[in-house]
Amino acid sequence: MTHPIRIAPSILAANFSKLGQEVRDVVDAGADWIHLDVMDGHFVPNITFGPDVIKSLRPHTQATFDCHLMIAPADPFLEAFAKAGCDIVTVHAEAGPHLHRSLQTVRSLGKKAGVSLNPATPESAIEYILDTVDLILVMTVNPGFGGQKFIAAMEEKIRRIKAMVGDRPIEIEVDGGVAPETAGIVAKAGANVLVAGSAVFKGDSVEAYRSAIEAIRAEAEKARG
Ligand SMILES: O=C(CO)[C@@H](O)[C@H](O)COP(=O)(O)O
Ligand SMILES: [Fe+2]
Repeated sequence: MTHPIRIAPSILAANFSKLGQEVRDVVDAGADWIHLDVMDGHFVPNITFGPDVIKSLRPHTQATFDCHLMIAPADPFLEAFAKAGCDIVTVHAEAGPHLHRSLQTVRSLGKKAGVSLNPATPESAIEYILDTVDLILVMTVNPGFGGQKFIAAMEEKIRRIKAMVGDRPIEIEVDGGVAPETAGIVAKAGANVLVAGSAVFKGDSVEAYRSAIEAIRAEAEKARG
């Protein structure tokens, strides 16, 4: 199954003092989804924001809210993120022993269920949950911070996941170090959702956001052929 290329700017790299405006600007600039990085200072060595901030951003756009939970445990908080207005809730395979249950819970809340893999986690970790998942997020940096360098070995992992997914309607997302220079590599390997934080928000205007989003999309579409 072929999904469209989607560009999902991560607001981790946005100006936190005016997040609502940043969300509106990046959607005006052509963003398909808004990527929301939730970090707990425990699963990853950084702290960002929780459901209340997401709830306050929800009225600013109708764009899909793509929530990347870097928290452990995740299960006690799934309902809060669903109620805050997330459309996709992604948990890490490494965040708890009951991944299948976490994904079922997200779906039972009426949301799309995503699973994320750290760079060191093999794709075999998700072999038996493929029918319970709507999105696979392949981390192409170690989670916790924006602005890191794309890990080249992840290209092969994306390719293997694409093959594993087969005909299932699962979207494959990549996150970390995505820029025009790496967009073609990940799209050719099989990813269709490209998260980009610093590559988009390094600009200082809607026009700068737009040209970054367009450059990433163009490289991804060109590589797909
Ligand atoms: O989940 C994460 C980091 O843990 C990401 O979503 C980053 O926010 C991506 O930032 P860039 O690498 O694009 O700057
Ligand atoms: Fe992320």
